[in-house]
Amino acid sequence: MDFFAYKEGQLFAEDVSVTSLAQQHGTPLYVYSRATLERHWHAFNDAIGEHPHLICYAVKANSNLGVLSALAKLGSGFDIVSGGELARVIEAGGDASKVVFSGVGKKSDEIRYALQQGIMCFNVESEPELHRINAVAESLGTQAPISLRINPDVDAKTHPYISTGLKANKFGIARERAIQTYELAASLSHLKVVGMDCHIGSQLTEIGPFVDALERLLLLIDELAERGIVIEHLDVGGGLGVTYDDEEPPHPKAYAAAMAEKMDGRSNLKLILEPGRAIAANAGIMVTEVEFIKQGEEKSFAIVDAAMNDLLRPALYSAWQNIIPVIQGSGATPHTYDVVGPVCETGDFIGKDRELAICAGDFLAVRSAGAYGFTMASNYNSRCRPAEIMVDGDEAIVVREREIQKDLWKGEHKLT
Ligand SMILES: Cc1ncc(COP(=O)(O)O)c(C=O)c1O
Ligand SMILES: N[C@@H](CCCC[NH3+])C(=O)O
Repeated sequence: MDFFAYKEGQLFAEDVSVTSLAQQHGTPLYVYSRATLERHWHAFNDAIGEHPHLICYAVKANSNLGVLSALAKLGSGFDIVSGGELARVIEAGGDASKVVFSGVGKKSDEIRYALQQGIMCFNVESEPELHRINAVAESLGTQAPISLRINPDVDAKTHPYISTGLKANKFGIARERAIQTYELAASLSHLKVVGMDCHIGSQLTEIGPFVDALERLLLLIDELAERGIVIEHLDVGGGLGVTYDDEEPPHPKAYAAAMAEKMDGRSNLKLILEPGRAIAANAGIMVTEVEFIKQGEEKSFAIVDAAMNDLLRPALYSAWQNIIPVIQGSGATPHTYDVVGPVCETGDFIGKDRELAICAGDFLAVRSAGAYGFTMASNYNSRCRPAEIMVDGDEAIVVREREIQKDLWKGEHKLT
């Protein structure tokens, strides 16, 4: 069931008309569906069944407090990559003891903050990072729970910019160095080895690479056990893809069940998943208004009020996201347009060669915008970032107000 569907030719988000939201709150506008977020989270969580597990939603996909609080209420854990994301989780009512801290460049003050908050685990990406965490833990007179992010060297078969599990990537510790790095970790008195993790890439559409990675890590876990290093949890990262166009990724239930199946007979090894996109992407749309129709020499342009600063994925990865009219059958003649924004960059587009029947003043919805949409937005060209709305049944809650011009120079100082 799609919670963004047409009713008598009008696009709805759950029980709320998208036109009414655009008229009331202006555009560009992000609109999320709480029911969709919850359904996606449950798809992962419920498919694992009895095996001890925790879904740690990847905050980077969508870190709005509305989204985080909805997931926190389900009992979700969180995967973070900065002190800022941890602060958001806590502000949203999330439980710090269900937080894993990923990322290659954690600063000492972020490590200190995370230790003070009592996070579940640091997902460590290098030897120098182990020494830094050990030193910070020592200064606080405590022990830091750590996991090592192992690079299983599997090809995730995804876009090169978002593939992370290959040897050539900056992420993780090579499998060949895993044992010696664990031994180093075990020798540092302010660290407690608790886990092993990996993350092989994002927007994966096949289950094979996930299974390969998991199997490689299980072999390592057994090898470590022989050396007296006991791993309590295995975190397989995120990365499950979604349908933007015609991709057919495995259903979250099938993926989570496949992961759980490989854990059979290992009831002492907790399974952690870090899905981001698969929970948030199709739980959101971005609504934009057509400002002008412009007939160029070779192409026709629909110039809309959203730009690459609001939704970066098309410009950054040439990502394709569906663009649909908010009201069907407006009467305009269908035509092929490049849907472009007002930012002064040739690469500022939301979609290319899209057949649309539209006029200036119409609203369009960009689908699958709930993940890596607002979180990657910027103020480039001094544009105020959009508002965000969470729809819950027939209720629409403003979960982030639209920025105003004064926000643009917050913290700046002019010379006297
Ligand atoms: C360590 C880690 N975990 C989880 C995620 C979430 O990935 P996705 O949104 O593809 O599920 C990412 C981002 O790719 C990541 O780097
Ligand atoms: N931001 C990317 C995904 C990167 C995942 C972060 N580890 C996207 O929009 O597809």
